[in-house]
Parts: sequence; C-alpha cells; structure tokens
Amino acid sequence: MQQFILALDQGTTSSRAILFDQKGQIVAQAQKEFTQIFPKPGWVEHDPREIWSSQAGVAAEATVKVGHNGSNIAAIGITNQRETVVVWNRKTGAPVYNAIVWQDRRTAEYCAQLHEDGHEEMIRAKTGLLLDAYFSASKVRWILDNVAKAREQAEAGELAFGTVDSWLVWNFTQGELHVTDVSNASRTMLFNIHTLVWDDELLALFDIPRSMLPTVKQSSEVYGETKTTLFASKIPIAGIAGDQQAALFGQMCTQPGMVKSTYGTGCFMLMNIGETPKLSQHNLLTTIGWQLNGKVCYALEGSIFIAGAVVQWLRDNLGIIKTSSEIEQLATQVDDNGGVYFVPAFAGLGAPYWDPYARGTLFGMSRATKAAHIARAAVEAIAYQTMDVLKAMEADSDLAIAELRVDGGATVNKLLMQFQADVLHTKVVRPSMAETTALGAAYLAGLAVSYWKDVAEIKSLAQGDSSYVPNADREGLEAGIADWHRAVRALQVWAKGAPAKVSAEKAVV
Ligand SMILES: Nc1ncnc2c1ncn2[C@@H]1O[C@H](COP(=O)(O)OP(=O)(O)O)[C@@H](O)[C@H]1O
Ligand SMILES: O=P(O)(O)OC[C@H](O)CO
Repeated sequence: MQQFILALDQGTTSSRAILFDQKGQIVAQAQKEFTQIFPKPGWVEHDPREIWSSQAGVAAEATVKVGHNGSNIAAIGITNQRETVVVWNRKTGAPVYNAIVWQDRRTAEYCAQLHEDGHEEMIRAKTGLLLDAYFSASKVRWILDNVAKAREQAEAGELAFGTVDSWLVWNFTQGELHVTDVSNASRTMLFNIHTLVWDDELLALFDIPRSMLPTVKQSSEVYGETKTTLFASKIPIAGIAGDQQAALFGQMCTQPGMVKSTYGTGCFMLMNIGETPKLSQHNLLTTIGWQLNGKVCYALEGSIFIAGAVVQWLRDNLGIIKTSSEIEQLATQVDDNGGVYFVPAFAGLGAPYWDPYARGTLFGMSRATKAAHIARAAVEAIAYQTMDVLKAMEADSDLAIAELRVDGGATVNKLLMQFQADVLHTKVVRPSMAETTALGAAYLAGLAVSYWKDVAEIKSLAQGDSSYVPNADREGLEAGIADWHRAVRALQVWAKGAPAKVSAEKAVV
C-alpha cells in the first residue's frame, strides 16, 4: 500500500492538512478558516477548541480522500502560527482563556516597562529576540495575572502552557504528550537558544512557573503516536516546526546564506546562518531554524507584520477591489505610482524599525491620484518593506545573498515579484510547489521515520521554479527608494509613544 506523509499547517487564519507522496507532490488537501476574535483594539484571540476542531477536521478530511482512514500514513508533521499562547488545565484539558495570538499588542506597555528597567540586553543575549509584545512570554504572564485563579493553579502545577504545536500534540495524544520543538521554543522569550533549555532567569522575570512548560524536542523525531479515534490506526507524530522555519526547510535553504521570504498576511524573511547563533546589529531576530540529527541550524529573521494584509484591507475596508487577485490588474492600469507612497503600518512597524506606535499612512496624493495609484503603492510597499529587511540581513551577515526564494499567497502577483527583483537588484525565485510550509513539516516528519533517507534525497526531488531577474533602470528605482524612506521617516515623526528602534535614515545600509 502506498504510504503518505500528513502535514498539518495550523496558520493564523486557517487550519490546513496536506498529504504528500514520496516525490513531495500533493495528493490530497483540506482547509478550514476559523474565527478571529478582536475583543478590543489591538487584541487578537482564537478559541483553542476551534483551533483543535478545525485542525482535526481537515486532518480527517484529507486522510479520507486517500482512503484507508489513516493506515496509509507513515507520519504526521506539524507546523504552526508561532508565538501564539494557549494555557490549559492538565487534568481536564480545558483552556483557561482564549489563545492570545502573536499579533496581539495588549502587553506592549508591560514590554516597554521591561525595556525601561534595562532587561532588554539580557533577554536579547539569551533568546536572540527583541523585547516586543509579539513573543509568548508577556502573553503567558498576562493570562496568569488576569484570569481568575490562574496563577494559583499554575503554581500548584495544574496548568500547562504551549504554543499551538504543543496544544495540537496534547490533543492528538489525549494528554499523553506535552512537548514542543526548539524552533517554537525559540519564539517564546523563555528559551535560551545557546544552551537549548528553558531559562530560570527569564522564567523568574516573567513570573512563569517552570511546571507549565512543555518538554523541548528536536524538530524531526518520533515524539509519540496519535491516540484519537480520528484515524483507524495509531500514527507517529514525527516533525514539529514553526511555520516560517518549516518554510525555510521546505525551500531547502539548508546552506548558510540561503534566504526565503514568505508573503502571506505578513512577510517573514529567514536566512540560514549555520550552526552558530549570531546576534543581529540591525534589529533582526536570531532564531532557531530547526534541530535535525542533533544539529541545530540557526537563522536570522526579519518579520513584517502587514504584507498581503494590505491587499485584504484595500478589498475589505476600501472596496477598491473585489478579490485579492484583482490588485494586479488594477495596479497595472497605471505606469507608475504617480508619486504615491503607502506605508501600511496598521499594526506598527516590525523589522527593521520596530515601531509599535506607527500607523498606516498614504503620502503624495494629488487630484490626479486614482485607485490604481493606491493599488500600485500598496504592491510596492510590500516590496519596499522586504527590501529594508533584506538590506539589514546583508549588512548583518558576511554572506552574499545570491537569490531570494519566495512563497506564500501574495507571490502569485507577477507585478510584485518583478518589482521585488528590481528594487532588490537580486534574483527572486518562486518554486512551482507553493506549499513550502507544509512541505517542510512533511520533510521533517518523513526524515524521522526514514520515509526519505536524507536531505540529499529530498533535494533530488526539486520540482522546477520561476525566476524574476532585475531589469529596471536603477536611477528611477533609487529615486523611488529614497521617497519610500522619506515616507517612513515622516510616519515616524507623526507616530506617538516611544521612538522606533531604528530611524528610516539608518535602515538602509
Ligand atoms: N494577487 C495577489 N496579490 C497580492 N496579494 C495577494 C494576492 N492574492 C492573495 N494575496 C494575499 O495573500 C495573503 C494570503 O496568503 P497566505 O499565504 O494564504 O497567507 P496566511 O498563511 O498568512 O494566511 C492574503 O493576505 C492575500 O491578501
Ligand atoms: O500563520 P501565518 O502564516 O500568518 O504565520 C504567522 C507567523 O508564524 C507569526 O510569527
């Protein structure tokens, strides 16, 4: 009987399940969107039970499509939205509060206070992260401080904390396993990326009992078997990685200097920096890519909070397009942006600026400005933000960036991809297999159960790709780049609150 690998991709807006065959081809898939909960401005929550039910549902649906109710599945690989926090009761398995999502800014002031109190250096040295509400630690603390009896129960050892991977494994094994992998642990702000253990000083700072934490494992190993009745037989769970790290692996960026960027709701660029962690001098994050056969691969990361989401905003809030794909048609109705620049800082600015108080701004409009110019400026903004991160990455690493590998929903936009290659002055390569995140999780699981022998065998499966080479005149581009930075600078002047970590003048090196 032909065997498959089941990859579960638990994303911010939907849960997906994809079955891959030995050639790395998709044989079946299922997807379900779930509810986004916005209780207050800046707060974003998910119902952990809906995360689990949607994920279990699509896993069953995809499995049924290839028959045998799971007996033909060699292993499960899990990949997930990162940083998002679930806290649940160990005895009942019931969450004590909704999942607090990575985008949630409720702990921004608390993080600013930690910064004021001089804790950032220590945190950065140990975790590779910048002090920001984005990461898990301050969110766990918020739950313990704000949910009735939570702290008391946590101190009595009754509560478990996990990122979404832990929550799924707990449910798939009916409470038998409380684990995570190094890549997810590295996003919590509680994990020492050098020693690979939960850090006592950080746990004390955030006031989080050690008993809540999952056991940290490699990204590719058999953690245990499913116990649910979803499948006819038990299936080994054999791969776990955060979604951006899984995409880095799925793109086979296995050599230092290889870079991928995923263009989804946000944009996440990761560069493989090899087996030694190195701290960024340009406000990028140092994170763990994966641990495979005992070896840890580190990565530099630049996180952009709003990328494809700006297209959704033009569709849902302004109504100037009806579907996301119409953006390209609208933007190509004009030859250029007509002097319009759009900085879509709806949720502040991420790397390399890290300005939580920045907000979205449109510059340079005149009576001649049409919807098409705004659409074009939105597309260009995705590319400009990516350029700022890539320039920071080039400055940080002594490694030459030969090409940018891309994936994610917005990479279907040819105008965006060409403009990206032009402003970067670097080749942009898009694989024909678009599901690189799920594929990465499948590879990690498949390697653990010898479905694939090694990375070399996986590399031999490469399925072709499309390339965009830079071909526009540099002079015009340089002027556009300068105007983009003028726009970011103006927005930084306007933003309230603490100053950004980096001013626009210093962003490009
Ligand atoms: N033609 C397009 N041009 C630009 N962005 C697009 C296009 N089609 C879809 N998108 C954007 O891609 C995003 C969805 O990509 P996806 O990889 O599924 O994201 P996520 O995993 O973050 O949910 C949406 O934000 C959508 O607006
Ligand atoms: O679920 P995605 O694809 O939007 O990815 C979210 C990231 O993991 C957040 O760090």
